[in-house]
Amino acid sequence: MLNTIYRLVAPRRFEIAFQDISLQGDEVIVRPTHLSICHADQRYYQGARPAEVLAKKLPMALIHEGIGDVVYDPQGVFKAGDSVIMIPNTPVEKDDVIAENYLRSSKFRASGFDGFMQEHVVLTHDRVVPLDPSIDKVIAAFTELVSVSMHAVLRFDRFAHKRRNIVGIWGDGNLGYITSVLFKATFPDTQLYIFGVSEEKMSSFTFADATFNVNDIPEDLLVDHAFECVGGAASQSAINQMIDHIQPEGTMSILGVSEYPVPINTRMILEKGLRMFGSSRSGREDFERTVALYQSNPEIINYLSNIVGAQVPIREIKDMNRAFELDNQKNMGKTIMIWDK
Ligand SMILES: NC(=O)C1=CN([C@@H]2O[C@H](COP(=O)(O)OP(=O)(O)OC[C@H]3O[C@@H](n4cnc5c(N)ncnc54)[C@H](OP(=O)(O)O)[C@@H]3O)[C@@H](O)[C@H]2O)C=CC1
Ligand SMILES: O=C(CO)[C@H](O)[C@H](O)COP(=O)(O)O
Ligand SMILES: [Zn+2]
Repeated sequence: MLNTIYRLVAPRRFEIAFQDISLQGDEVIVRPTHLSICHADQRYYQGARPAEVLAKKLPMALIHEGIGDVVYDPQGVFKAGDSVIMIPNTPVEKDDVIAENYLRSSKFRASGFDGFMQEHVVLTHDRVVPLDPSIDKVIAAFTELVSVSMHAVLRFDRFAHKRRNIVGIWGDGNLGYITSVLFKATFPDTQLYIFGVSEEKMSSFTFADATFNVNDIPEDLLVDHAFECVGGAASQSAINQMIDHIQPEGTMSILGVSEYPVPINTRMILEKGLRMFGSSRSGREDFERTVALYQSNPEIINYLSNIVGAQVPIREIKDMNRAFELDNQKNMGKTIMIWDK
């Protein structure tokens, strides 16, 4: 069967490629229906990564957040038409200690190989998670990002000491919002403070206990633990501010991606005895926990609906460019491509 792949070949330029898909293999064939744009996709689309990185990775199909319908499953585990979430992390080995998303041998779609901007995606069974028909597909499209927050919140629970009276989340964008929703659902008794730059964006964090503009934080305000969901050039000020406003022995969870090394106040990390840990991407267990949370706490879906941004029907390449341009101009929210390919 001939598959069509829509690859980014240079900043802002998509081109069509064809590849044969064998129907004799064991894998599930999925037709994407709803794809969601991540900051990482934008960095490739805008050419915001160093030239040597672009030269190594492109041409490549973008997008690692998405759902689709099963077209064919040779093993009969899924029926044609079943709605599924696609997992972008693709491990090639198992380890008793290191999670699948941290194994250096794992590949990640739309970073190390083709992402979901294809007519059909071929996945092994363990890279496919059933999606209950009751879940809104537009929201389900960005489950991968929700699973990243799930992963970080679970790791926080493993690493942070037991005093969790006040936790701060820096970043008032999509990742900050989703991490805040999941954190509050998991730790309802912890006071959750949001630290951001826009009063308008922070007004949507209705479930938080307080919001603060990062230019106007009371000097004596302290949190027990903190999450960084900012990334880019602003990581430096955000991480240093977290170090200033965290109690000794607190845990700092870093999620924002920065292109260049970030100078941070290591002297104070030492003096306060802080623990800092990074979280990147997610694995099957995080997807399963996320889907279970959608079922057990349906209000999560309502909260996530607040960050649904533009929904762009995609029929041809110019629609793909339009979706990425719209996403780049937006203030907040997830841009969803309704994939009609
Ligand atoms: N670890 C992982 O696996 C993942 C990491 N990421 C990364 O996380 C980062 C955030 O992603 P996302 O939420 O989608 O991006 P957004 O741009 O939506 O969010 C970042 C937010 O932080 C705000 N901000 C800027 N400066 C500060 C500051 N000093 N303190 C607090 N907030 C600030 C930004 O405001 P303004 O826009 O006005 O500057 C923006 O609202 C990115 O680097 C992304 O690549 C994303 C997905 C998964
Ligand atoms: O968005 C992410 C996960 O959802 C990660 O930030 C993304 O995978 C980083 O990839 P790259 O190294 O290609 O920027
Ligand atoms: Zn992402």
